[in-house]
Amino acid sequence: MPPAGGQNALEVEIRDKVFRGADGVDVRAIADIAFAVEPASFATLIGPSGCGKTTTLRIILGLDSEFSGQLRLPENEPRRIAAVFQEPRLLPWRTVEDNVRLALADDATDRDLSDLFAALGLSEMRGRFPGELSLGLARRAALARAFAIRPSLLVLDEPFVSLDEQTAGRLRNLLTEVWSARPTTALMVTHNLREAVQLSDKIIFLTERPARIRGIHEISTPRAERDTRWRETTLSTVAKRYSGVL
Ligand SMILES: Nc1ncnc2c1ncn2[C@@H]1O[C@H](COP(=O)(O)OP(=O)(O)OP(=O)(O)O)[C@@H](O)[C@H]1O
Repeated sequence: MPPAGGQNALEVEIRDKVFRGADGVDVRAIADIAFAVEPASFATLIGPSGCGKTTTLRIILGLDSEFSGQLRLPENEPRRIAAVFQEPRLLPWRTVEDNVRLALADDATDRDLSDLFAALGLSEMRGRFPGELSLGLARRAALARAFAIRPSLLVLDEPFVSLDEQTAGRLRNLLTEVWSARPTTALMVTHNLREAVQLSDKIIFLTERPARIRGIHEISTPRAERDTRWRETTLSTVAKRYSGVL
């Protein structure tokens, strides 16, 4: 498959995805979705529970190759794809720093990560073990591990789910800052429209399972200008157009 070129860093076309049930009952997860993400821009997939969002990410990550369609991935070589999952997935017997460094390629193991740890408020936590971290701090460590490899594609699957709203809000701000300083092509799955509106250049709305594209909303307002008033106006515009998403 050729790498994405021209205007897009990522092109996704999934024309059909069916899970074959062992009991003979098939689940059609995706009917037809196609979207593109421009280089160094942030896109969000949003849609009802069980509509096929995680399945889409797994296909992009190469964890599931049984689908009809095609992918065009960023063309940087070597291609580095970072994933942040709902669970931080840190090795409990390694320190925060070691967990992050383990993700680095062999020729980058001595990379200076001080700025990244500082940007994520983790400077004091580098020597701690995951069991000593709150869920919010563990999520920050997962973000550090993702950005440390300087990915050409960053995939995030509900990275702030099951955090209290205050912690989630702080982490969203941190992600906005860290990503803005280190822009990379990003695709995030969320159920949270506010989160999507704060972070995204493009929001891709999916239908109920089997997923189709319900609509794509582009946002051109710079993140620094997305104040509370702008956010509320945008949320109500989007919610009117895509009823049921809030
Ligand atoms: N390995 C599998 N075998 C069978 N069915 C599966 C498998 N993985 C996912 N599914 C089904 O495919 C559909 C899409 O699942 P997926 O996890 O992609 O949805 P989602 O949109 O990410 O859901 P949520 O928002 O609840 O996280 C669901 O009905 C799910 O039960």
